[in-house]
Amino acid sequence: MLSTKEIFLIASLLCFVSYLILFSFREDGVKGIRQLLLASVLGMAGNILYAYGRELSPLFAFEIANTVYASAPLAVFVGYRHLFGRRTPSRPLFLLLALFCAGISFFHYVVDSFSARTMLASMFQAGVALAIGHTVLSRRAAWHKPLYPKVFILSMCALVAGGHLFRALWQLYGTRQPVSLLEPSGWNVILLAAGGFALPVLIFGALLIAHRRIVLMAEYAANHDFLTGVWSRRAFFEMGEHELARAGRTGLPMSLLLVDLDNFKAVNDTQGHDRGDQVLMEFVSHVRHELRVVDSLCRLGGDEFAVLMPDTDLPGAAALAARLRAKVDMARERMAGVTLSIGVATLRDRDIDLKALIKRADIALYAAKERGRNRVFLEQEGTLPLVVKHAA
Ligand SMILES: Nc1nc2c(ncn2[C@@H]2O[C@H](COP(=O)(O)OP(=O)(O)OP(=O)(O)O)[C@@H](O)[C@H]2O)c(=O)[nH]1
Repeated sequence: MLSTKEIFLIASLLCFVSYLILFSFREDGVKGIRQLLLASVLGMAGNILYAYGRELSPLFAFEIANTVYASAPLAVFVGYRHLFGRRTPSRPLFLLLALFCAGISFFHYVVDSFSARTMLASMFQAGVALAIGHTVLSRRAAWHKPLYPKVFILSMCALVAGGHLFRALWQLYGTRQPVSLLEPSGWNVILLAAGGFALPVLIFGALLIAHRRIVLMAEYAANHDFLTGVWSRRAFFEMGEHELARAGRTGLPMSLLLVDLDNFKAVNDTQGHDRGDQVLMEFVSHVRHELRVVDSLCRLGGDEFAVLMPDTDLPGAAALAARLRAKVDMARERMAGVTLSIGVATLRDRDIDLKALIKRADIALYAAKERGRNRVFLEQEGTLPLVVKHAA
């Protein structure tokens, strides 16, 4: 069997491994990583102090080792709070740590009791594990799939808390309890090993959550336009194919608007790029107000946008297009004089992919531009696109 010193060294090594893994996450923009890195360092130091503190002085062996080791799960707790978007006032945590340290000193210098110190340390660790579990549970409304990381963390919190409570009760009521931390007796070795692995396991649980956050952030970045926040070109094609398949199944109509800002380049050239950006965002806020929740506004690139409209026929799409054009036309000052040209097309039975629909909307848009801009054109089978609304 491993000696107790070896167990502390292995636990310290695991904290070092979690530090190395966390280090690669530090610049990914996930909150809580700094606190978890700190927890790994404190865990490493605490385990080494438990193993070798006695060779330095009682102060290192008891007060410093226990306080450093107790700080580690607290830092994990704060890391979890950040990961789950919760603020954590630091003062109560420092107060808690100070009380814990005072308790250890009391049961060292005033009443020298290994049992009391062990119970205090175990109760502290159990409390922090429960607090971490509570943090995760309290945010279950915002849980994203997969559920595995959350189930893993909650199970580990329950195990850690249960293990420490068992250790505290055993120390209080059991028979043949250990009389020192490094005692190589069977149960002591098992409980120390379990306790030593608890911290890295809780950090690994946080890593699962951090990893998921990074995936979600990458997905968001790929599917949204950085400037305006609307769906990206990539998302447009993905959603378009999805809606096309749905329309094929249900037989419901589906329409598309291709919207291009008129003379937008002039805004950039005369008023600067920032004003151009502002106009793009202004346009998006106008359009968003007019859309139903099932409609999707996407930025295809530059000043060209698309509106995907499920369950909408050509007249319905034309009506929305006319509303958008008129609304933006009325906000000329905020829009720096920019107006909209819009091409409208609707899905036909023979469309097997999005390309044909986009092409017809594009032809209509081109016609709107050609005929003087600030107008809406509808696709027309076999003939030129039909104008819906002329500029005033
Ligand atoms: N401010 C800003 N400008 C952009 C952005 N993306 C593309 N542009 C500019 O948008 C302009 C698009 O111009 P065009 O569509 O070619 O021309 P236009 O002036 O809108 O003319 P018409 O479309 O023919 O009415 C170009 O000058 C691009 O540099 C962006 O994110 N922000």
